This record gives sequence, C-alpha cells and structure tokens, in this order.
Amino acid sequence: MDKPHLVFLTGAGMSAESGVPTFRDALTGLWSRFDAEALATPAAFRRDPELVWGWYRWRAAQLLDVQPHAGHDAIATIERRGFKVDVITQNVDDLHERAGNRNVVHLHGKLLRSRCIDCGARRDPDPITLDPPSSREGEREAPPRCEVCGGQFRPDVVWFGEALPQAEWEYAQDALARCDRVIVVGTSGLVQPAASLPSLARALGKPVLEINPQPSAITPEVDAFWALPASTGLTRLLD
Ligand SMILES: CC(C)NC(=O)[C@H](Cc1c[nH]c2ccccc12)NC(=O)[C@H](CCCC/N=C(/NCCC(=O)O)S[C@H]1O[C@H](COP(=O)(O)OP(=O)(O)OC[C@H]2O[C@@H](n3cnc4c(N)ncnc43)[C@H](O)[C@@H]2O)[C@@H](O)[C@H]1O)NC(=O)OCc1ccccc1
Ligand SMILES: [Zn+2]
Repeated sequence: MDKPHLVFLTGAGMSAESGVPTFRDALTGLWSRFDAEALATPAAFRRDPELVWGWYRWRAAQLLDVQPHAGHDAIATIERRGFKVDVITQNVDDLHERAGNRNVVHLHGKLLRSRCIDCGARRDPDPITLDPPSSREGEREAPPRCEVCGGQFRPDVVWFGEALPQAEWEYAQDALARCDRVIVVGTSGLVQPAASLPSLARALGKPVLEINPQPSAITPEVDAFWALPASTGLTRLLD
C-alpha cells in the first residue's frame, strides 16, 4: 500500500522559531518595521536601488546565522520515511532545503540568489551572499554590475505587483491535484495568489490541515486546525 503523497504549504510562521522575522507579527514583523512599498516593489528598486539591495543583503546575512528547527526536520523525516513530499513555500529562506527536503518550490523566489535585471544572468558565488555586510539595518549598498551586459543585479525574489514564476506556480497547482493530503503551516493567508492554494486544494477534494498558533484568513476554509507552533504541530505528525 503506497504511502500518501503530502503537500506542505508554508509561510513565514514556518521559519519564525528559527529566528527569521515574519512579515505581519505586530512587533517583530518586517512589515511593522519596514515599508513594503519602499523596499519590496520594482518601483522601489528603480527609485533607490542602493537602499533595496542593502536591505536584502542585511536579510541574507541574517539567514546565514539561523538553523532549521524541529518542524523543518519533521517534514524532512516524513520524506525519509518514504512519503512523497512536496514543499510549496512563500518563504525566500533555504531552511527546508537545509533540513533535507528535496522537492522545495519557492513561489516568491530565493533570498540567497540574485540576477541581472537586463539579461537575467546569475553569478556563482552569488554576490548577495559575498562578504556579508555589517548587519547594520538600512545599510545602503550599490547592487553589483552584470559582467555579461553591464546591467544591475537585483535580489531574485518576487516583489509585490510582479507575477509569480510560471513553472513554480504550475508545479504547485499540479502537486495539489496529484496529492492525497495538504498541511498548511504558518501563513496569514493574506498574500495572493499563494493564499488561494488551500481553497484550490479543498475544491480538488483534498483534506487540509492548518498548523498556526493563531487563526488565519484561511482557517474558515480548512478541515482541521491545530492552534500550535510549527515545531510542535509538525513533530506531532511523526507520532
Ligand atoms: C498584501 C496583499 C494584499 N497583496 C497581494 O496579495 C498582492 C496583490 C494585491 C495587491 N493588492 C491586492 C488587493 C487584494 C488582493 C491582492 C492584492 N500580491 C502580489 O503583488 C503578487 C506577488 C506577491 C509576492 C510578494 N513577495 C513576497 N515575498 C518576497 C519578497 C520578500 O520576501 O521581500 S510576499 C511575503 O509576504 C508574505 C507574508 O505572508 P506569510 O508568509 O503568511 O507571513 P505573515 O507574517 O503574514 O504571517 C505569519 C503567520 O505565521 C503565524 N505564526 C507565527 N509564529 C508561528 C509559529 N511559530 N508556527 C506557526 N505559525 C506561526 C502567524 O500567526 C501568522 O498567521 C509571504 O508571501 C512572503 O513571501 N503579485 C501579483 O499579484 O502580481 C500581479 C500580476 C499578475 C500577473 C502579471 C503581472 C502581475
Ligand atoms: Zn546582464
């Protein structure tokens, strides 16, 4: 008897216990301390590329200091136990990969990757991780220039008003159509189109469990809700 195919839909709350700030949490949330319009939009980068590049370098430097927690490890253990596992995340961190999951799809891009805004070229090692900047918030830094076309480099994340990467979005919808169960972890369910995936899963007849200490915008739509932090809720799945 084949083990069920599980899809994990994760948001910023999944990485909160590792020390990665969420976006909306009142005190620690990034959007309560920084203006998304001034930092996470194409217009912001055109207006002030040094401010935006500096801010993403600061976030990238922080990521180098955190580790996956028991919740990330639990999802990786479930995959090692022979379950087919797809992780579809809104997160730009690499904690699911570091925990050992192989099928991790980033709907909103990756913080530790950048690309040329003109020709799309990438560099290895990636300039966004090179000689991490002093971790002073708001440190301004000029984005590097592309060696291929001279264009400016930008963080390889999806900014507000930008379309999600086609391949990742199609993979997400296809995985929900093929899976047996869906577990949603740590999202407020406020950012579209990612926030529409749980209701798509239900429309496809897939049972949806949500793990979040607080009810979210998607809680009314799920089959089961565990008011728990990611580490506790996901570890409980191992029992
Ligand atoms: C704010 C919202 C209203 N805006 C949108 O949805 C917009 C569209 C839009 C504009 N106006 C609208 C009006 C109505 C509806 C939609 C819109 N969407 C877009 O712009 C998208 C792009 C959206 C992606 C933006 N990029 C990100 N990130 C990358 C960058 C970066 O990181 O800097 S979004 C970013 O914020 C989002 C944060 O949400 P969550 O992950 O849910 O985190 P949050 O902090 O909100 O909540 C944390 C949760 O965790 C819980 N929690 C806390 N601790 C724990 C714990 N320990 N364990 C478990 N859970 C925990 C908390 O209780 C809480 O529930 C994530 O998606 C994250 O990736 N693009 C697009 O629409 O393009 C069009 C288009 C289409 C075709 C062609 C051209 C254009
Ligand atoms: Zn280029």
